[in-house]
Amino acid sequence: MAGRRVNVNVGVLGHIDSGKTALARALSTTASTAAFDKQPQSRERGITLDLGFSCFAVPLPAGAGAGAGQLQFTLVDCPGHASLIRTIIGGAQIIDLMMLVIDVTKGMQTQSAECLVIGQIACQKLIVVLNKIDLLTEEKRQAAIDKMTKKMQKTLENTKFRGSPIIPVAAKPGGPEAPETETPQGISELIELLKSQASIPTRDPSGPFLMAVDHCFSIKGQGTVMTGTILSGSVNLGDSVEIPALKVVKKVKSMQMFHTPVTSAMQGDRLGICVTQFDPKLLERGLVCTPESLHTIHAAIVSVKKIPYFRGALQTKAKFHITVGHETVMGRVMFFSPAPDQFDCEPLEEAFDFGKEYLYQEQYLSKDSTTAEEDKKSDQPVEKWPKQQWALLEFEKPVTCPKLCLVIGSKLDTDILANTCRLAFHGIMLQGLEDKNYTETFLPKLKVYKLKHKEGHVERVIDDYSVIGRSLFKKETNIQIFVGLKVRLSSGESGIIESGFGQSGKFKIRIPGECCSFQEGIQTRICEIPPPYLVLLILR
Ligand SMILES: Nc1nc2c(ncn2[C@@H]2O[C@H](COP(=O)(O)OP(=O)(O)OP(=O)(O)O)[C@@H](O)[C@H]2O)c(=O)[nH]1
Ligand SMILES: [Mg+2]
Repeated sequence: MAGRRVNVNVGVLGHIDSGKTALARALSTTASTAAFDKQPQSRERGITLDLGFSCFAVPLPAGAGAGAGQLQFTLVDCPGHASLIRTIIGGAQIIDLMMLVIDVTKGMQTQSAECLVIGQIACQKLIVVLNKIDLLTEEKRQAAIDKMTKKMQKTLENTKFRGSPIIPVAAKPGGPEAPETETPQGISELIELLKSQASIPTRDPSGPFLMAVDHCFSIKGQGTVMTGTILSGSVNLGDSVEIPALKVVKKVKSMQMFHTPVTSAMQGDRLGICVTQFDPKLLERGLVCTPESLHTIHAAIVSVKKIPYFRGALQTKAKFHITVGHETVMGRVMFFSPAPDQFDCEPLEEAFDFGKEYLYQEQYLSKDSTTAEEDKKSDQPVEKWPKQQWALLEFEKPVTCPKLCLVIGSKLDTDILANTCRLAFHGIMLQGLEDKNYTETFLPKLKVYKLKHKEGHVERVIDDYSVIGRSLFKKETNIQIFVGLKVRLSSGESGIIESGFGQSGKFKIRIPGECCSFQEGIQTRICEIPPPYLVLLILR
């Protein structure tokens, strides 16, 4: 198809004031309506408050396999201010490639790190742009660039972006006061780099239409225009589309891609859709889709991974800001894991097995959540962590999202001046619960168990390898059921319940192959490490 424009979405992310908007401006030839801080509030505060979109096009590289045409780069200029991280997460989910803008005189800053984390979750490719090289004195410029390049290489070393290209530029040499005629430096090299890095994304027009809307405004005599990026499927003139958050369905009256009327558009395209009789004030940001293709959910089961930079443990019952697709709400979490004998099971990425039994966790299991004290007490090898963990998320208000969408949990109420990563975990939505009464209708089907923990006492020592215990079972308990169960002694040894002893609920413990160093009267407790479980308690 001659003349077809292949669109690649490039995110411009980084710490506040690193020069993202200046860079997008330098790169762009065609600016869309909302680009370059045109909003009056943005101008006043001198910061980007919303996603800005602009684009430039180059001839499709030969051998790109898409025939003759244009390769269009849509730049998604994200805000940098910490308070706008929800917008940044939304922006990161629609991009194919991320440019991380670093002020070369400052290096990695708090939000550069957060952007890198978001990029790792939501994006496949990265270019690091070292901006403001004009601020380096000419004699020391190259040495300073080399030094910062090395530093950034080291930072990327432990990420999935290891070895990604790093390029120096000056997007707005001389800063805000410099005349507009001052030529930016390194931009043509950056465009070449973008061309070489941008693999033509495979786009799929099939499946339900879903678009992330970032702006909504009215045009006199025309109707209401929603602009956004198509996340999946395709749309044609005259199609009915739903705004699920408002439960309204509208017909597509006209469509435009960067000021050019079109009759159809598909995944990856940036589009404006015009509908009639719809108040633009009702929708600022959100989703538009094929009618009834999304669901509105009150709770969800998600697979979770902790973000290593997040300090502290992830506690069950804690509240997080939860970004589900393109919405952020407060939610409470309950973490659970496989039973320990299933720790090595390969993760199920796109489904949840309701047939299995799971283990309730007070907190997400990770190396850094085990304190040194617990390490000492545990007789389980410390390296053993489940390959997959999950959480039940219960939202404070319902959210509308596609299946298998990205979920990010964060603590956005953390002081933004504190130099810490606020992003706590990420995952994939495996099951959304649409029923408001899910606690009665759904949760009983979820087999998450708590391990019961009981403590008793050592009554006396028989020999180096066996002791008699008491106070774990009642007189009438059938101790036979518990034979073979592991127990741990507070002095550190572990043993096995071998048999009952006498008639009063006492029992004999064997300490295999270990010499007992304990004394009578100290506590013995049932070890919490199955199998088999001592007692399984249904959580709810
Ligand atoms: N000297 C110099 N100043 C620059 C350069 N690029 C941007 N600036 C200045 O840095 C300041 C911030 O630039 P912006 O482009 O608004 O930064 P931003 O990253 O978009 O900021 P937020 O969107 O608010 O996070 C402005 O005063 C720019 O003029 C550069 O290459 N050299
Ligand atoms: Mg900006």
